[in-house]
Amino acid sequence: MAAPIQKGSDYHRTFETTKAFLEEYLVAPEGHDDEGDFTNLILKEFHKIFQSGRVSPGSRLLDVGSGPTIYQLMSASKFCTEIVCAEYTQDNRAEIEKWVKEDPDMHDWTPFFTFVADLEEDSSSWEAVQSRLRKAIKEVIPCDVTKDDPFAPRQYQQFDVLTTTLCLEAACPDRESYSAAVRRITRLLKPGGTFVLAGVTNQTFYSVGGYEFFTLPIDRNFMREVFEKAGYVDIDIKWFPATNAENNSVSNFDGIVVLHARKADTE
Ligand SMILES: C[S@@+](CC[C@H](N)C(=O)[O-])C[C@H]1O[C@@H](n2cnc3c(N)ncnc32)[C@H](O)[C@@H]1O
Repeated sequence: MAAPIQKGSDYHRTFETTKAFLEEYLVAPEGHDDEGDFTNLILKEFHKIFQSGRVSPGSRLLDVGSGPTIYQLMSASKFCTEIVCAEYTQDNRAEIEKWVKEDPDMHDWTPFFTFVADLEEDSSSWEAVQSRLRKAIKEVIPCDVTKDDPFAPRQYQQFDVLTTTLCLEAACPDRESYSAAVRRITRLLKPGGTFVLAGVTNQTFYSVGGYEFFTLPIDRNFMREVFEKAGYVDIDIKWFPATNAENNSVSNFDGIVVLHARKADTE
């Protein structure tokens, strides 16, 4: 019998999926063969967003639902010199910590750093991008976006930038919970601060290490409504149709969304 679909606290139990996630999806910027263009597309869009001048040098950034990954922070680290990674599972947090400490068992992100350094024509080398990110990550902390205070017991001053990639639709069981999660994490963003998100649309599952994980199917219209209600302005949503949907056996998104928005100046 197939394993039941994994959701909620199952993320804590499926220990072996941390490594499997990295090995199946994050060996190279192209991502999993089945998914077509994926991580490379997010890297390019995040590069454009951070190069656009909307984030000032020396900014503080909170990444929500980091997983075991750091690709989503590579372009940001050019401007954000203080980064906090917040993640639900201990195994995923340990994976980021291993990378920060240069543990011999860490994941190899070299192809991603090379990709981002090539996008940044002014960067001296991929090693320079790597060392600036390593220096910028100050903390890796637990979080649960379904809780009223997702980062308790930690308290922070509001951040200049919030990022989140492929987390909210995986973490939230329904649309109300998704909206509430956006409102909750928005409390940690300064008025005028920038929210940057990558997500998938109309996905119901993705598989890792032989397990299928739940995903809340959402679309661009719903996301715009959620961000408007949470007090954002200048909401920019780009949608890219899936490039290999008919051959994809590991997930079933119909497109990728990259969103950025500004929190209104008055709360
Ligand atoms: C598909 S992974 C995305 C990881 C990473 N951000 C990326 O871009 O590859 C979904 C992540 O959401 C996290 N997650 C699941 N439930 C959560 C919750 N209640 N609060 C915060 N994060 C959660 C999982 O632990 C996992 O790291």
